[in-house]
Amino acid sequence: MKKECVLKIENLNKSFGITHANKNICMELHKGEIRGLSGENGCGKSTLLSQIAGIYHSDSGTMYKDGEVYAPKNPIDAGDHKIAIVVQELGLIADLPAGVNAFLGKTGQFTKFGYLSLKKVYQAANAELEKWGLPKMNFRSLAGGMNVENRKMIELVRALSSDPDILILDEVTQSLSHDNRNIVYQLLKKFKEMNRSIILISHDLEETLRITDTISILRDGELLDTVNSREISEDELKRRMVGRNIEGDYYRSDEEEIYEDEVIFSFSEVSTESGLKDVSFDVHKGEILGFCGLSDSGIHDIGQAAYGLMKPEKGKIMLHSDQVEIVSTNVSLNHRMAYVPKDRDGEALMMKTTILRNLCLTSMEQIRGKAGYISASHMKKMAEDAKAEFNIKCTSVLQNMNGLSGGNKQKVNLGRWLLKDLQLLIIDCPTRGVDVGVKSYIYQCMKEAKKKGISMILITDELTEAMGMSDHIIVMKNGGIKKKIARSSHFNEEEMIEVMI
Ligand SMILES: Nc1ncnc2c1ncn2[C@@H]1O[C@H](COP(=O)(O)OP(=O)(O)OP(=O)(O)O)[C@@H](O)[C@H]1O
Repeated sequence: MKKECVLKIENLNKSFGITHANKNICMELHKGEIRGLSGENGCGKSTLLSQIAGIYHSDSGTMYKDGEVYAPKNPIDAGDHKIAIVVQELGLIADLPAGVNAFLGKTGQFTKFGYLSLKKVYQAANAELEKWGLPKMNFRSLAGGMNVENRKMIELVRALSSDPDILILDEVTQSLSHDNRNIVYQLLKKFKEMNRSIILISHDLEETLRITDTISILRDGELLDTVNSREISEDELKRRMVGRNIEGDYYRSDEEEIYEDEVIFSFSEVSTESGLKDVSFDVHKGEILGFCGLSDSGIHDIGQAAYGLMKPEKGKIMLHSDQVEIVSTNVSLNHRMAYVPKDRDGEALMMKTTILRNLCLTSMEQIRGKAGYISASHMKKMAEDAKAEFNIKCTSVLQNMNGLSGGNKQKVNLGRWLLKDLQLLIIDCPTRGVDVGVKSYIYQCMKEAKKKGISMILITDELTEAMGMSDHIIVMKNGGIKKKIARSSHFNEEEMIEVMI
């Protein structure tokens, strides 16, 4: 029996200047359905979800919610129609407590005589956690001081607080570690049991196939088809997304840890205020050292400390190849180290300036001419070459960063470092938000960098990525190292999860 239609979309269009992001999209979503959206970076997925959630107005076309014309004026209006979204970019106000962020636009209910009762806000936020089976969160902390994962969870609470019957998740799981991903999967199940619907985007195709009922495939702004998730293979999905076969293995095919004997970098008994406890490890020349762990394990602090963004309270961080102690980011930058943080928009990129400037920022020394002046033509050439090399989908390198799709931002974020002559690359969740084609390209770049003797610290929430690329994996728990596993001992996902938990 066909389920009742909750959302109908007819001929939706949206352009940004000369970019026709969505072309005549027609789609139906049913009650109790979990729908995935798949397609390459920049094909229009987030734009479509933003139109449904009232973030963007459509240029033309009509939407119907429960049979009535639905034209949301803004996300609050969409929430009033019981449609809520967790956006791909982080959308919290940094200087407000997490609890207030969870009810942004709806705090009137906790306000009396002009005063907002924070106590009531926190009570209501905790009630949402209870209602939806979410883990404890610190609603009193300022959102700006929270990491990407915790901020995503707060955004999820905010979406759920409007009691939606359509929940939209734009690349949420890819910001989460193993434990919180499982919580989101439980939430999807609950929604389905309640006969409510979900639309989600995830570039993890295995996950998309596993957790959705149906998948709509978009290419170049057009909706190609909607398929049953049980009736399509991962390879076929990839092929239909990109319009050609994606051949070969993503990951390394060797099964040994291969690197030189020279130790180039180390942590010796490092403890930090953020919670790292007596962490010691060595990185060898040409080694890829992976870090995995649950949300509070400290893996993301490793990257910050390694690059000099976090000063150890105790212990030493050394770049042995140059005999220097890493005491600041200046030292790491001047000694051919690079850091690609997980929080792409907040910590890495300059969103309000051009792609060109973002691409060239890490290579200013190379661009500076003999007299010390920065050559505009040299900058333009470097940016154009990088745009072509990393296949960045934009109208021009002079376009502002914030007009790029998520995956294309990540290409700029990582690509600008790959242009440089490095000795140590620290990458935190490098493939977050990138499509299958770009993922495979990033792994290829990592393999080539390894061959050149570049060492890498790979911090990741994706166990398969860590297993596919690392020589050793360090599993962390509560700020400390629990286990170090060598590639030759054959990484085993279950064993790693057991150690993490
Ligand atoms: N605010 C904006 N200004 C200008 N162009 C934009 C804007 N938002 C999106 N675009 C363009 O619209 C197109 C579709 O972008 P969208 O973010 O919807 O893609 P996507 O499929 O979600 O990609 P990704 O998987 O990388 O997140 C892209 O070419 C993008 O550059």
